[in-house]
Amino acid sequence: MKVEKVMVVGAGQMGSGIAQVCAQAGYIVLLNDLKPEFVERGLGVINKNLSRNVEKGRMTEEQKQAVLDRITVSTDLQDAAEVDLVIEAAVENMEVKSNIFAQLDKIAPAHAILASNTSSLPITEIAAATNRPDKVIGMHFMNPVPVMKLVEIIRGLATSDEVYQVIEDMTKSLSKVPVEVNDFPGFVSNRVLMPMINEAIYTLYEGVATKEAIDEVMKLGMNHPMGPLTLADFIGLDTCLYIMETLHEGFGDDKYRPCPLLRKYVKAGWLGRKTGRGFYVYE
Ligand SMILES: CC(=O)CC(=O)SCCNC(=O)CCNC(=O)[C@H](O)C(C)(C)COP(=O)(O)OP(=O)(O)OC[C@H]1O[C@@H](n2cnc3c(N)ncnc32)[C@H](O)[C@@H]1OP(=O)(O)O
Ligand SMILES: NC(=O)C1=CN([C@@H]2O[C@H](COP(=O)(O)OP(=O)(O)OC[C@H]3O[C@@H](n4cnc5c(N)ncnc54)[C@H](O)[C@@H]3O)[C@@H](O)[C@H]2O)C=CC1
Repeated sequence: MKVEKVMVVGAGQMGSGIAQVCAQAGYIVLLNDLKPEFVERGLGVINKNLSRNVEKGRMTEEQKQAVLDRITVSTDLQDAAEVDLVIEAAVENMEVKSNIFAQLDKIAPAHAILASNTSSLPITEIAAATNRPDKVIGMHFMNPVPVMKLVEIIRGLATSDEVYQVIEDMTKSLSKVPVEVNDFPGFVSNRVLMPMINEAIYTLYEGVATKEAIDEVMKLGMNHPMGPLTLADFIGLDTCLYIMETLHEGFGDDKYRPCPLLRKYVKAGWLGRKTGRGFYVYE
């Protein structure tokens, strides 16, 4: 099967990045969100990223326009009727994702693959909302999508070898590096990363050090490009909390309990960069 037309559901920070890299690789892209203004916001980010590429001499103005021309705005899942692949990047919530997948299953052509960019939720459970679990797969991009090389590809219990192969090839066509993992909570990336971020939040909560000091230790001491609290703000504190809850519930092990300070920030609406305030304040 050849993928030509892709729908990206969710035009937030991940969905817009995924749409950008797909369009840059020559795919026809439908960028879907609940409201036109949400898709416009995503398109604005894409436009800015592409303009930076033009300024840096990595692409011409014509090439930028050609990439933008390959992206169409959508606010109706019915637009999935003619696509070969859907990559869902809506919020990290099983009810929302199951609902989207159940609808897509009815709308998308029989050959279409339904992928989720979930950062921790079970692909097998998302697949169970459809009548095509063999064609459901995890395609976990990293943030910021245009920069990060990795795509973690997650096989659900019923994902077919053929579908895995199509997605692996497609990932390579985006100039990304696919890594295969099995379907367990948090996969590999967030099983390892998120408890570290949660522990950094505990060190702040317990007054071990200031936020700046915690970040500095991990940046200068471990050569991490961002300290863990800066990275949490970058990922989104709501997403961090959803992931910790998935690990906690999925393994039933208290070592994954989310830090109360993380819960407090999310309840306050301090979700990080995207709301202008998290552990740090953003302009
Ligand atoms: C939660 C999950 O499920 C999984 C995840 O994604 S976890 C998060 C994984 N991501 C990380 O860990 C990111 C860690 N941080 C980094 O790697 C780096 O800080 C960074 C790449 C984000 C920025 O790098 P930096 O050197 O600090 O800053 P900067 O020099 O401004 O940027 C480097 C390049 O990235 C680009 N860039 C930075 N942020 C970007 C963004 N949001 N979108 C697109 N491009 C971006 C810049 O334009 C720049 O590109 P050029 O050099 O080619 O012009
Ligand atoms: N933020 C990160 O660093 C990473 C996030 N992810 C995953 O990607 C997904 C999206 O995360 P972000 O882009 O950070 O979130 P975000 O909050 O920036 O964007 C989510 C978008 O989905 C839209 N949306 C919600 N319900 C929808 C629906 N029913 N139909 C269509 N659109 C809908 C929202 O309006 C919003 O624009 C989540 O599953 C998250 O776990 C994966 C890798 C990294």
